[in-house]
Amino acid sequence: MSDAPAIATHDLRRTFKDVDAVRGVNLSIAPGEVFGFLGPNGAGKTTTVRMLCTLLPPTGGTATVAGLDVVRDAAQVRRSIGVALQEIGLDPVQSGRELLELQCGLYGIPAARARTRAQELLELVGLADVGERRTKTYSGGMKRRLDLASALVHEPQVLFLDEPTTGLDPASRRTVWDEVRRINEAGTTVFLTTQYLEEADQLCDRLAIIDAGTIVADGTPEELKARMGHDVVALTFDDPGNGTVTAAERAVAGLEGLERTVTERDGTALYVRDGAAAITEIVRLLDAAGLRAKTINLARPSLDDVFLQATGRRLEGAEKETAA
Ligand SMILES: Nc1ncnc2c1ncn2[C@@H]1O[C@H](COP(=O)(O)OP(=O)(O)OP(=O)(O)O)[C@@H](O)[C@H]1O
Repeated sequence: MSDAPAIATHDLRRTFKDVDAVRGVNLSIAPGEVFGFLGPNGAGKTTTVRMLCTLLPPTGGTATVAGLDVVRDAAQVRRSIGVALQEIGLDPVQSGRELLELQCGLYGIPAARARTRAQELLELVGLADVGERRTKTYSGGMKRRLDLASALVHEPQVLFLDEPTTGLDPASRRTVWDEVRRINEAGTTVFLTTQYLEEADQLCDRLAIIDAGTIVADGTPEELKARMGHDVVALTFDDPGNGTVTAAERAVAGLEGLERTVTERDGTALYVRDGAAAITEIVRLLDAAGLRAKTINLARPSLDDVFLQATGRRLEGAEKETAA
């Protein structure tokens, strides 16, 4: 494997009429990495992925995938990548094996090789036992795994996955994670968008958070959490709509060690250097202002907090993190 990045972008941009969807994105993803791409709705994730997959031309900057320019060498890029986008178009009366063999045919793989390749892939994604069953009898998780397999028929160097587990139950999600890990261990670089922070935490070697078309944070999940350097005390209130949250934020404004407050739907999150030490003082300050919190939760920084700090919002669709 060469040292050249599997994916590199330089000042990548895409404008649609008056919308600057992607505004100068720089990425460098090493071969063999699982890279996560997170962002709120409309942040520019899909636009970036579509440019990297040669489905959409950039309006500025450059991008290479597997060392090939996405504009100049688009056809070669397409042969080097596998793409599993959100909409799965499986023919319900086909079996999993038939679908994979057909997909091989589309890539010009001869029939004999297609048969062995289909078997290899069914084994890789744990569907060998159900390969002869019609796909309409598959569960949601099995369909996703078949979709993963079909993106791999031509042995791509880089696999793009757009929200591979959205809509799956936690158990199926974990099975898909296992398959993605296995595919990655077999040598494929993986670029995935996700709305699940746990998925990013579990699966990704590195990740980037994009907001309003620019990268606002990147690093390994551990680096991002460590960079926060503080605890979070989350307060919720019974009647947050009546100015209570603003009043609470005003009441704790002078708290020692308070770095910032982020208003949330039913309360506020206080970023403090030492959360355990701050709690007593927070309660005292609220009490002095005639306020009482419904819940007070102390947590070490999570990826959810990193996301909140980087974008000012919680990731929609993110599962509720339990307090550490
Ligand atoms: N074809 C298009 N024409 C005009 N505007 C577009 C087009 N495609 C995307 N946009 C705009 O570009 C911005 C980024 O959209 P994009 O789909 O890349 O975001 P996203 O991060 O993938 O969001 P989501 O999580 O909702 O899928 C949005 O403001 C969107 O409305």
